[in-house]
Amino acid sequence: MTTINGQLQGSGRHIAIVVARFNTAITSKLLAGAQDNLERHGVAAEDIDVLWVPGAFEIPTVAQQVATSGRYDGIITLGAVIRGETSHYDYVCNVVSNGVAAVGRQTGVPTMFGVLTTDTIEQALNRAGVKVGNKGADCAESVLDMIDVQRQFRELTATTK
Ligand SMILES: Nc1c(NC[C@H](O)[C@H](O)[C@H](O)CO)[nH]c(=O)[nH]c1=O
Ligand SMILES: CC(=O)[C@@H](O)COP(=O)(O)O
Repeated sequence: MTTINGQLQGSGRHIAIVVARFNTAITSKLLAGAQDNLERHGVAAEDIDVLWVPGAFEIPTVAQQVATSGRYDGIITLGAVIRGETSHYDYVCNVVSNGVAAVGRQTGVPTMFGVLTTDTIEQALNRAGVKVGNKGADCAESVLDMIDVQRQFRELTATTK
């Protein structure tokens, strides 16, 4: 939550999107879906910051820095990890999924996991707006939902019993 001296600042919906460049033909579609849906839900374009990282493996590092900056109310992480010939896929997926979950749990900043983990490029494209929805757009809905839940929780816990 963006606060100064404990005071809530702005619209309370300042969002950071951390997106991987690897498989950019897919991740750029995820990004467009997330940006479009955030703006459809009233988030100002100037309140959406996009940070590009080389690959999904680097997402948790930057997401952690973003979360601890105190500048953002929510974070969306986007990537496309597509299985190759070796076990590299498994290591990348484990690091990213566990890392992104840890950021949200440890900082309390809603951090959405929008990283596709697929066996084929077709499966990834289908989840980037081609056939079975857009994971980026889905994460936009989820991060705003989580921000609302946290606001509700603060209100509930602020009142004396
Ligand atoms: N194979 C994929 C990668 N690999 C790159 C790693 O994410 C990382 O950038 C590199 O190992 C340097 O640390 N990244 C993806 O996002 N998607 C892939 O399919
Ligand atoms: C997810 C990956 O790292 C994978 O695309 C790498 O491909 P490979 O296992 O053939 O080196």
